[in-house]
Amino acid sequence: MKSLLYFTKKLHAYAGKILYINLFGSILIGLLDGIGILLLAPLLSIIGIVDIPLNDFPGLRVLYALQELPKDRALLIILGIYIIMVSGQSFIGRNIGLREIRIHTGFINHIRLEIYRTLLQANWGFIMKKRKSDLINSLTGELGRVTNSTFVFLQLLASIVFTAIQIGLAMLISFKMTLFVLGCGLVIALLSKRFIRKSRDLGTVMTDLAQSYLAGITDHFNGMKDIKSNLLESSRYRWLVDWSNKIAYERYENSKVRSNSQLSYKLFSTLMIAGFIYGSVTLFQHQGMSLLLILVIFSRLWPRFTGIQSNMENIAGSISALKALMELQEECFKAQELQGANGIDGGAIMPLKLEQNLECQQVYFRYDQHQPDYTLEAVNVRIPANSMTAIVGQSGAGKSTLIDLLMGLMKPEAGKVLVDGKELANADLLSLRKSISYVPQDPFLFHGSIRDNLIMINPNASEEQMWEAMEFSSAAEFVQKLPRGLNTVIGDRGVRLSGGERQRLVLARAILRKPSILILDEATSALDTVNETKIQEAIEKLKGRMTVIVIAHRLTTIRNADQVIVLDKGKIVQTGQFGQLSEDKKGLFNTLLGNQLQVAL
Ligand SMILES: Nc1ncnc2c1ncn2[C@@H]1O[C@H](COP(=O)(O)OP(=O)(O)OP(=O)(O)O)[C@@H](O)[C@H]1O
Repeated sequence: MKSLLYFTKKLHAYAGKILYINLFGSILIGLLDGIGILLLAPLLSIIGIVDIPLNDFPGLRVLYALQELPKDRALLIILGIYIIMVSGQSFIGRNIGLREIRIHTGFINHIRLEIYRTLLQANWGFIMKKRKSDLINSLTGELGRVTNSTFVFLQLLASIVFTAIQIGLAMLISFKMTLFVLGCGLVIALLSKRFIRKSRDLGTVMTDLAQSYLAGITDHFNGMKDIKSNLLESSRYRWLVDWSNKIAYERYENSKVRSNSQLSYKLFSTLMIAGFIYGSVTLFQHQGMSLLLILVIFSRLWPRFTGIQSNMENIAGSISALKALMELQEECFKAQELQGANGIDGGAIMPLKLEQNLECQQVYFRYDQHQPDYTLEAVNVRIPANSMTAIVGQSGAGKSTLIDLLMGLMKPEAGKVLVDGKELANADLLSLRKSISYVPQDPFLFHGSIRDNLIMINPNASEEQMWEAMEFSSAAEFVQKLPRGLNTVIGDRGVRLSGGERQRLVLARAILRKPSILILDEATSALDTVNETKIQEAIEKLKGRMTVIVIAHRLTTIRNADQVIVLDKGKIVQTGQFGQLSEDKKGLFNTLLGNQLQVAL
């Protein structure tokens, strides 16, 4: 319920008074519909189906005058009112419908953008812990369920109001009989509570199934090559068969709950009517008139009760989605990198200029604070501005983690990260990142042209600057050979390019930003020696103009670094120049270098 109110408040904030105009319109339709019940009585009398003594019904005395008029005139008046009522109802209904679609689509977009924005503003530590496919599921399937059920909730409220109006009008016809129908409705509503519970449980299973589908199918497409080359197709296929069976079962169960609920309403109403007719004829010798009235009231009110029940089941089935999305949003808010910041406009942020050095002082970090071991322990690093620093160490030593801390993507558990002697504050995070160009191990390219991929980092870059950046990263030659040059569309994640070509393009993109800090995390690992040497030489030329931090496994590529930092199991074990470290026979660097040279021979 809390989650439902949470999104209803959002809808209220988004749509404002239009929402109430629509609600009022729905209630008006209900009112017009209710008047139809009242008009039935004189109509039936005039047509001569049954003679209703309207004078006997206190609420209907207003209509008595109609019965007194000549038949054809009364008929004309009633039919005239009927035409006005039905066309008014249809006109209002049409406007409400159209407005509702506009509010609905706008509200989906509003929530989608809000969640996406808060996700974009959330810190890296939070995003890293989330399963990617769960986030995709939240922004696709769950979002639809949430906005839908918020509207169903509003419909439910309108339904309740207009059922109340109809009950009031029905009471004008017959208080006792309306009370009887109401009592029956209450009994069946109590008996049907279990259907609502079941719908809620099934909704939770549906959320789990939707998440597992998206997770499995994402894994499948990410690992397509592994699947094909290792002949894993049958295991993946079995997974999908298994999932399909589960979803088919759950969908069937869901429909079963809905139809069982509708069936019980129908059966109950049939029994009730039969019982009532039997009772009134045999026990109370009631008039045909009473029977007719109960049928009229019943035929109007009962569908409202079943509608309310169906709305409640619908909402119950979406509770899991509502809860999941609300929690995601709340978590995102808590994990906001810059508390209270609304904007995501990177353009307005001024890059920070590193003048002296980037430092870590006694930094401790671990991904899981329940684990005893630290990923980084007592780390002290000083990276002088406009120099080249290489970070080396065995796989899992903590090199990428150290880079993440230096970029302010994650915060140390203890110790400090300093920029030019000043502790990195939240307010400076985005300025620091605006001054950095980072090339990760697995570079990312969007589906689009090469030009699109380059220009996204610097929308003002000229064609000449783009070619210059590509010359720098040895990408110009292969891009020139492509049939459409800069306009060549590269596939999803750039898969139509080789790993090395992708790395060269991402490097060109990084340079195009003209960063003051360039961070390369194994950025040339997929390159052949010729291209790697070319890039290495180009990077070395950046010394003095830019702060360069390089993570490298191939140690020969960092021969000319100003300083080399050696990490081992999260600790810094050596720092110095390449030559100096390689001569320290007992040091880890010498061992690593020795191992690589042995492999090369
Ligand atoms: N998101 C994460 N959650 C939990 N543990 C992590 C996470 N990322 C890395 N680790 C762990 O932290 C340690 C350091 O990882 P890191 O990626 O920093 O090492 P690395 O030296 O860059 O390794 P490589 O050279 O293989 O890229 C590893 O033991 C790794 O398993």
